[in-house]
Amino acid sequence: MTVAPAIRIAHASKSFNRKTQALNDINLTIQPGECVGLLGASGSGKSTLLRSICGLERLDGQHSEVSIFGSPLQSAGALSSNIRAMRRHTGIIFQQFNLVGRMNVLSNVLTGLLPRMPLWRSLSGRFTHAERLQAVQALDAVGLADYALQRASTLSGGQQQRAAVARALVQGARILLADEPVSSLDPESARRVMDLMHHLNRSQGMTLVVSLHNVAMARKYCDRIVALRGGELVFDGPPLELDDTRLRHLYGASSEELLMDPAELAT
Ligand SMILES: Nc1ncnc2c1ncn2[C@@H]1O[C@H](COP(=O)(O)OP(=O)(O)OP(=O)(O)O)[C@@H](O)[C@H]1O
Repeated sequence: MTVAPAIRIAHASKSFNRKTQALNDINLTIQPGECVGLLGASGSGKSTLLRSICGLERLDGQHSEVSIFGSPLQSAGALSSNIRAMRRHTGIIFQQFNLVGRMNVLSNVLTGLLPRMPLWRSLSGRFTHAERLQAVQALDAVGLADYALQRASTLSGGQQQRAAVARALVQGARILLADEPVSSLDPESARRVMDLMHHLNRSQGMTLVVSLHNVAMARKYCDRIVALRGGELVFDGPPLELDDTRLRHLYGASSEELLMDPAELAT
């Protein structure tokens, strides 16, 4: 029996204001359980690609398509009629603004359940005891059980990212899309967040696609690196094949941004 790819992207192009070509005919297939680092200099199209995978961005072109576990999520720029149910499969973590600061951490994590609750119950915002327990267990899994009742705005950046991972766990996501999740964190917090996502990938087979500014981080954590430049896919292969020489060849002067030490990036 053949297993459907976790993510299949065909002919993904996207332009903004008819002048910025953010993506140019990207074709990419990611199998369940892969850990993929999406690498590229600022403006290379990483966020646009991740946003297209979860249907937050509609692609251009008659032949563009994104499928999740074999079901089309968007096709020729039209989102699936089943988009709400399909979004359950993908948890997304952004660089910032992952949590509602005035709500406590537990409530933020519980919002991961909203997409699969009937509308009337999601409007009432009432959760069962079992659901609250599930959220506490997810917080425990990311090392934040003690912070459950604390306002989210009081957490550090790294803790907020880990709480966002807990929300994806509660959501039941099988794919985690992380858009530069560590670029505003100090090196130690960045390591904890990357370790956590990597652990979920290895222990639960969670498919992970993480965009990174830094090649050292991608080499350390990812089995496969997909590199973008100016909206085009310029490399797709194992980290070992993307040595510094090749990186400089691909990116020219922009390679320095990608080769920068993460400790320097965080200062
Ligand atoms: N909503 C938008 N409106 C107009 N232009 C946009 C929009 N979103 C992205 N772009 C442009 O598309 C290009 C790709 O942007 P994108 O954010 O995908 O790159 P990125 O690789 O994620 O960059 P960064 O690492 O800086 O976040 C850039 O030139 C950007 O300015």
